[in-house]
Amino acid sequence: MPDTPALPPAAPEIAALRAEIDAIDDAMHDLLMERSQVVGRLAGSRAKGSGSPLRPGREAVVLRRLLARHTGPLGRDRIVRIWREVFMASTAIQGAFSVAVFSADAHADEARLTREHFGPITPVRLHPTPFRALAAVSDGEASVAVLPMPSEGDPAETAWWALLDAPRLQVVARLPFMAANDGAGALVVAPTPPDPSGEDRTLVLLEAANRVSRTAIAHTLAEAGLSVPSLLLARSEDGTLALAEIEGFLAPGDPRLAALPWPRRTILGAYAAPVAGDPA
Ligand SMILES: C=C(O[C@@H]1C=C(C(=O)O)C=C[C@H]1O)C(=O)O
Repeated sequence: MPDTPALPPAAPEIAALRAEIDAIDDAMHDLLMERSQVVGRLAGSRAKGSGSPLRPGREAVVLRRLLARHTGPLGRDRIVRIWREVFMASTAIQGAFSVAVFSADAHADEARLTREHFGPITPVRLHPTPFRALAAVSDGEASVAVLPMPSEGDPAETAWWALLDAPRLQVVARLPFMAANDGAGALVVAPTPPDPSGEDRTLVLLEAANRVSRTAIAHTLAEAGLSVPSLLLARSEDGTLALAEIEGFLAPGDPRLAALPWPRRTILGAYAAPVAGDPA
């Protein structure tokens, strides 16, 4: 006989509650297995097409719907965490998936946000420059790249957004989906176009041959009927480069873009508007 002491009998009340939890776990497990069967059928359907199985817009629709019906003591941020793992599990069922991230080091925001979003099992590789991370996607080594949020102070060596080869590569998601209190963020670039979620923002690169002021750009965009939550400006000797974040999911043929007076207006992609986090 092994010399292990028997577990003390749980109080009947605890035993009854644990039996209830066990039954719920079985039901949840059954549903997860059933869900993965449906995902397998979706993977087998040609309707979804080839390329990356990731659909960040669809994931945003699922999460917004669940958060809107959510009640009880389980935190909304926990719901997001649980479903992030569900989404990545079903992405893996549909084909190989990996991430190339440009992050100053393994502890920088981009690397942390990548792990939080794509989960601990997804293969992730750090790259020393944003262009190397993008090349990994172009070469088919990685499914998507995670890159820093554009900023006005970006030096030319890291201003990936000014040189993105769109529409071949496009921004498809903004991390994190549930806005963080620390304000950290990153963008996901994929070799497939973004999918609309019903509440999106489009990134448009505007290029003018002359020097144009921020006020003039903001005014022209507003006149065209575009709502612009953020506008970045980079000037060079011979012109102006602006990155506008525009409300809505804009198609390349959008007449409001066509009406803008600048020679180049390139859609860099779009992403689901983040949901607000819980107050700290
Ligand atoms: C299942 C799909 O593929 C992926 C997984 C999803 C899911 O698990 O719900 C949602 C979107 C995609 O990222 C899909 O396209 O619906």
